Amino acid sequence: MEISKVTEVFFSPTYSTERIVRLIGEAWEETHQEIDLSRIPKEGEVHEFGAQDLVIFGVPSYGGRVPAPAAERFRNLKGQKTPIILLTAFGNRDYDDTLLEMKDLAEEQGFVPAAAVAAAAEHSIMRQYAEGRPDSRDKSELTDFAVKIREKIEQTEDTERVSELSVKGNRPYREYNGVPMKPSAGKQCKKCGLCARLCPAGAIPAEHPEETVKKMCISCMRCIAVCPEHARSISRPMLLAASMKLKKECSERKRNELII
Ligand SMILES: Cc1cc2nc3c(=O)[nH]c(=O)nc-3n(C[C@H](O)[C@H](O)[C@H](O)COP(=O)(O)O)c2cc1C
Repeated sequence: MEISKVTEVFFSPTYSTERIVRLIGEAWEETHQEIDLSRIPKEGEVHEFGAQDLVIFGVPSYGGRVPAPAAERFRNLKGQKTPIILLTAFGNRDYDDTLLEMKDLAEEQGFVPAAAVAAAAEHSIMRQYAEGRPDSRDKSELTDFAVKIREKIEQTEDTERVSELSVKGNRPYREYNGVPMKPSAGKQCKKCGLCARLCPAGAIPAEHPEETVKKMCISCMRCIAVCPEHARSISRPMLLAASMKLKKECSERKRNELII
């Protein structure tokens, strides 16, 4: 298949998924564009793709699932037998049904999954898990994955001939009801409003950026990552309790997976 444009599509509250999607995208020298699903879309926003496009779609795994706003916003993308690479970043626990849910979503929207990647990345809540990943070893492995994917796509005559991608997971997908840790602002908050502008869920009121609308918050940690005053945080006792609970499952280095 001849690819003329590569589009990097990502939902990436704390930016590691975005970085990994870009790293994979570096294997193509063609024109690039990006669609940031962490942004609240404009009314009626639709993006259409053809058979000469390649889409690289990345999301973090939340509770082993695609984050709900990412799934909803991805539905604004329409492919026409467009090849797509599915990528999930996971915080050293597991990605469970994330790639299967991405594959189903992609196919429903007219894309043809050509490859999938699960990449271990620093846990955005309990940052001691997979701390510092992707590291240099991961980066060279992911770069090699990207070359293999490019070769597969180049060698395939057209998307009709891409064989069914087999990713792990179950249907119905795992149930995910969110996590109870919702960031709040401390005394250092200068009400600059940056967090409110960048919150992927619209859970921080622009007029009162020191507040969080708890029922809208998806615990993605974007506000903590972007606050220039380091004024936002989650409850320490809750963080410690969650860390203890996941210690056994998350401590060992998990490998990156390439499915092709
Ligand atoms: C609400 C929430 C739920 C998460 N659930 C999981 C999980 O089930 N398994 C896992 O390995 N990592 C989990 N993580 C960690 C993220 O998948 C991981 O840190 C990812 O790299 C974050 O991507 P980002 O930097 O693009 O936001 C979760 C993180 C958050 C914020």
